[in-house]
Amino acid sequence: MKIGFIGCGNMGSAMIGGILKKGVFAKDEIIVSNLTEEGSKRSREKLGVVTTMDNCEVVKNANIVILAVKPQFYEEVISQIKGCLTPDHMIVGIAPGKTLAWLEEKCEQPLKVVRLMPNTPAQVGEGMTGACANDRVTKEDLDQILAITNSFGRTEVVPERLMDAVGAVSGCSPAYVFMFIEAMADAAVAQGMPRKQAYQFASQSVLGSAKMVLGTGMHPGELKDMVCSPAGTTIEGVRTLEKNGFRSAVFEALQAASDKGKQM
Ligand SMILES: NC(=O)C1=CN([C@@H]2O[C@H](COP(=O)(O)OP(=O)(O)OC[C@H]3O[C@@H](n4cnc5c(N)ncnc54)[C@H](OP(=O)(O)O)[C@@H]3O)[C@@H](O)[C@H]2O)C=CC1
Ligand SMILES: O=C(O)[C@@H]1CCC=N1
Repeated sequence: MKIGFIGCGNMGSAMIGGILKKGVFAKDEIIVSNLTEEGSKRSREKLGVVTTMDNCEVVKNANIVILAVKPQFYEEVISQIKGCLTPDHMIVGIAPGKTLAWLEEKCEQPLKVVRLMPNTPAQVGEGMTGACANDRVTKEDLDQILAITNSFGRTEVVPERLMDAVGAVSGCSPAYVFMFIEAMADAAVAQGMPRKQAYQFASQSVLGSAKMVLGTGMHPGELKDMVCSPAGTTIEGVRTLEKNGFRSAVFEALQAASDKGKQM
């Protein structure tokens, strides 16, 4: 085994899905632990990876160890595994607020530490991950990490001070986008469109719009202007969104998410 996941829920399994699909690691090179036997069974059946109920087993069998449990379990898990860590290990945190310095301090030894902030679109190979690492992580180590994160989407290496912003703009934002899609579909349903069709219209429009921003390099405002015909329908919707504080609501939501990350 070369890579281990302590915790394999929504985020862990999304990452492993991409890793397996791109062949960065084979199933028998990935070991995961869960809290419950039910979780272990889910990981074996869904992903076909090696499972254990012993977190130290993960550490003993992998040089890259990803902590994919909820932030409130980080301390407990680290206290279980710190005795099994060696200088060859790379510890990877994916939780908001758990800084490089905090992770190294809790492990009680000089270690290679990486922080990632992935997101659930990793599950379909369209993830966005922010990454930073401490000084002990070499360029080769980081390249290895990037090969992993690039297997399930795009990655940007950022200074650690931006990790809370990354958490908000890409870690959390899929939830906000899903709410936007759901709301648009609800409106279409209200106008008589069947629910399934409404999700397709709303989702494909979000997907295409995102591809236009990434693919053309044009300013989102310019792309918006291209949709708004003079005295047309779209500009009426823009007026209504502005009147209801759409941009401000998004701004405040991301600020709240980022602030929360700083407190964790
Ligand atoms: N979900 C998201 O969109 C994102 C999440 N993250 C971060 O990823 C981390 C995981 O979140 P997420 O995947 O959503 O959480 P989930 O609740 O979906 O998964 C948590 C996993 O941890 C396991 N677990 C709990 N306690 C232990 C333990 N003591 N030892 C071993 N395994 C344990 C659970 O096992 P069992 O199934 O048996 O209970 C489960 O597999 C969090 O730190 C979160 O902040 C980061 C970016 C995005
Ligand atoms: O809600 C959370 O705290 C996690 C981190 C980013 C997305 N989900």
